[in-house]
Amino acid sequence: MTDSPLRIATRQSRLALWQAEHVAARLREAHPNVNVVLVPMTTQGDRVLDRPLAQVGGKGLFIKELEIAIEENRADIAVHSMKDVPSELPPGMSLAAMLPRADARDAFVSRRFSNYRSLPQGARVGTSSLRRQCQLKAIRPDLEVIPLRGNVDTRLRKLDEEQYDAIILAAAGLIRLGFADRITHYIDFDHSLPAVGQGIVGIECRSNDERSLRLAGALDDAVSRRCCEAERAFALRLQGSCQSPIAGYAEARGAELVLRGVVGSEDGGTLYRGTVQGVDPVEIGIQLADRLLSAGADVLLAEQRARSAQAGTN
Ligand SMILES: NCc1[nH]cc(CCC(=O)O)c1CC(=O)O
Repeated sequence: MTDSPLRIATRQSRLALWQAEHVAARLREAHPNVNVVLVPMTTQGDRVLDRPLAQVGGKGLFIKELEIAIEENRADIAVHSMKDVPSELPPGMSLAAMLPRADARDAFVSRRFSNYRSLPQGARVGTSSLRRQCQLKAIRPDLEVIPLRGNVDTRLRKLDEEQYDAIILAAAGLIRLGFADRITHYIDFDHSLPAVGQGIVGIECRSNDERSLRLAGALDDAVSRRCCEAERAFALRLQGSCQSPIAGYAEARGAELVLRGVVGSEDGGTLYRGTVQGVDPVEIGIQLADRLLSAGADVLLAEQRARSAQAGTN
């Protein structure tokens, strides 16, 4: 181990550390002679826990400080849940690898009810995701959606303290942390299409850092990457704000990808859905976005952007 260490910037939540350790283990397997170390740090997103993310500046908060650490050469690579990575990276940064996708579905977790259909009238469901809220309310407008933030353990504890009849979380996060047995029901894609990138761990580094690109690039999964590219092209084209419920999920079918997308209103009253199939990830992402935009999502998104500009966020 004569070379300098490969430093992984990571947040310190249990989920972030699991993901960073997972990447570190894969890197050590692929490159036994490289000294892989973690550089844990706290981000703005971890500090501001009392307000909905949409109000405090959006999900980019969780990764900005990791990117700065790389730019300042305090770390070489950052490990992210791709779901938390904005559709545009800062200039000079690249995605060196996307790992094989875990279960991308949303999970319904409840102590008393087997799924969202069997919840009583007016039941209280915890989620701070406008995307989950929109799709849930589209099926069950009677339900009361109550904000729920914090890391995975905190959210489960709040459910156990009876503050909610049920909560909705990403299945991938629960499974990674050993909470698969808490999942009451896996919600199918027709009823809760996941966030763009959900279930995929990605590795970011400087575009001109040949060594990190090469070392991390060994972990890249071609299918994951193509799916994530299609989903991210879709989200980028929509130019949604953090007040915008947007879902996107791609799957490989032979040489092609099938991309599904949803754009809706917070209350689930309006919902635009579509599916496109094709070979080129970026092309189908743009094609699906344009289809939904011309069906009426353009007006909806413009309203949401205006509202979020008023709230003083992006
Ligand atoms: N928003 C936080 C976050 N970022 C990634 C995951 C889950 C893991 C993944 O999707 O890869 C979660 C938790 C959740 O939404 O329940």
